[in-house]
Amino acid sequence: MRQSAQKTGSLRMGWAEVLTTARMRAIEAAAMASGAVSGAELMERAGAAVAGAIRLRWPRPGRALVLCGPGNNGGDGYVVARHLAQAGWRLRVLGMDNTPGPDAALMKQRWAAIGAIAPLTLDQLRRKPADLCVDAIFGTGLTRAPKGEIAAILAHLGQDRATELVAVDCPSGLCLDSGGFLGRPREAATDELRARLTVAFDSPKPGHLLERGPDCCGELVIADIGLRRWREAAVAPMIGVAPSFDIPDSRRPAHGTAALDKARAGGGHKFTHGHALVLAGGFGHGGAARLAARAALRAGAGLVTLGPPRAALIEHSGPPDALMRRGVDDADALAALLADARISAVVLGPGCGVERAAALLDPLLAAERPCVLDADAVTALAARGPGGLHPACVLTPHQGEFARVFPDLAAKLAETSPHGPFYSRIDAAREAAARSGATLLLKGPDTVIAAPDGQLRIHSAFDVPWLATAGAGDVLSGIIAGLLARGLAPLDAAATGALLHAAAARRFGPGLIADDLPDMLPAVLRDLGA
Ligand SMILES: NC(=O)C1=CN([C@@H]2O[C@H](COP(=O)(O)OP(=O)(O)OC[C@H]3O[C@@H](n4cnc5c(N)ncnc54)[C@H](OP(=O)(O)O)[C@@H]3O)[C@@H](O)[C@H]2O)[C@@H](O)CC1
Ligand SMILES: Nc1ncnc2c1ncn2[C@@H]1O[C@H](COP(=O)(O)OP(=O)(O)O)[C@@H](O)[C@H]1O
Ligand SMILES: [K+]
Repeated sequence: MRQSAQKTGSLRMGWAEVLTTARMRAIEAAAMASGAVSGAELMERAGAAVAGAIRLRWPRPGRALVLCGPGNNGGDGYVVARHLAQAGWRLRVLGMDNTPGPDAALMKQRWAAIGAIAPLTLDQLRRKPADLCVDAIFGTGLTRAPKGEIAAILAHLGQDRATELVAVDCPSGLCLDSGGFLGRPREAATDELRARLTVAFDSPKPGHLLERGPDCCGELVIADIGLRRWREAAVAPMIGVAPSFDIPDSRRPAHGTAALDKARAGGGHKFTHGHALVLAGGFGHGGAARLAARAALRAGAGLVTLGPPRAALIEHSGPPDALMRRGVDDADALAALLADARISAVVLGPGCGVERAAALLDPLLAAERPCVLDADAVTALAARGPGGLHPACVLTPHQGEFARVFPDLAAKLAETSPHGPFYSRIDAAREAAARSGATLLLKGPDTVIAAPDGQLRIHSAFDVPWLATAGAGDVLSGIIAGLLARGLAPLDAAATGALLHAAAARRFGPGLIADDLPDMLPAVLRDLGA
């Protein structure tokens, strides 16, 4: 029996709630309606948090330029200016001559009592150099692509790499529900705003974690402005949880990975920890399945069997010796094997060949066994259509495979529009999960995982670009299957799998090849206290 599987430690990786902008507004409104806190107080806290984060990183006061937009994001900017001025910074504040809402108007007035406000124009922006520029132009209230003078200001800021940029809530122009820039192509551009630091409030928004967001936000700080009570009281489910995408945070509750503890609790024998079957392809194509099988073992499945056609068994005679091999020639052979109820998870797709994957899909789906459908199995689904899967199927397409199975959703995802919010990876994954009836993990540095009932997880891992290496996806399938075999629910298995996968890559560092990933898992699990 596997020693690690006996342990009942707790995984302490924290998961943060992610709020859409609409939900964030609703929570703020509920807090203000309760009478316990006013909008002005929230704005004071928000601005003070931004100023505090700046002072922590740039302790020596310098010259700051604060750009204040027409709404409450601009209101935060006036608060930041006041706090920095009090801390000895030399300030230039550029603002608009509109009449903002009452809270922002109050903050503007408080700033005006101690300093000047020049017009927010490109000419003023260029007039004097600054060490630091605070972008408080647009936040969650952005509804359309910036135009005219403000667009020119943002383009200038995007090209200016000399001044440190600090974004209030987000770099202006970023759609916080999708991570795209309104009115601009979805792919990376050279003149996007790239903040060194972004301070957002209460919880991350999807746009901080998806698409262009992580790159353009720079360091992301989530400031507590005292809304927790109203967030937790919200009736409608949150959009999901995302990991703190760098460092495990032992201070936060471990709801995201608690299921892993449950799955491993209680000792038991090897079958207690599940039996994963990894179906392999024909002779000469077995590497992908072997990677998945090794990963399933390392993820803690009690047993793992590799199932190539009998003629290809010889290819798999090397290590690991812990791996069992069993010839699976065709659909009948698979149906017979799955009569063994102890097989608790199956991987179909990596290196399988589309024809074989298509043939094995029917008996696999008929057995209603938790399974991971990856690579060639996803392509096989494209031909037959994604309907008729079940929630214990975890579909793991990358963007290209997703487009094969859900071409209409992929087309929407590529669209750009002058109005927000953009159709997001969250929308696409949710729609695909609902349509297929399966749990869907849309791969990428910003992995999105959706269950058919609408539950959602985001796993953002932009700090490990070396994970984009051949075979990494096969390892991910194996990890998820290992966790499914151990009894994790599909959404938990997929989300925890993505998390362990990236953590293994992070721990290994650059130079990683997919073969290195499974063997990093024990150290990762140990780090997490599992
Ligand atoms: N609620 C609270 O108490 C708290 C809120 N907080 C802060 O408030 C921020 C949200 O504030 P917000 O809702 O006022 O939106 P914001 O991002 O300032 O922009 C909206 C303004 O921009 C305008 N506008 C939009 N698009 C435009 C365009 N393309 N070109 C030109 N104008 C455009 C839009 O005008 P309209 O669409 O009505 O024409 C409106 O005037 C949030 O990110 C956080 O920083 C914190 O203080 C915590 C407490
Ligand atoms: N730039 C990136 N940063 C972090 N992770 C990435 C990046 N690109 C891809 N990934 C992850 O690497 C894996 C690649 O899987 P996949 O595209 O199926 O590759 P393969 O087919 O070669 O195994 C996925 O888990 C994906 O989320
Ligand atoms: K901003």
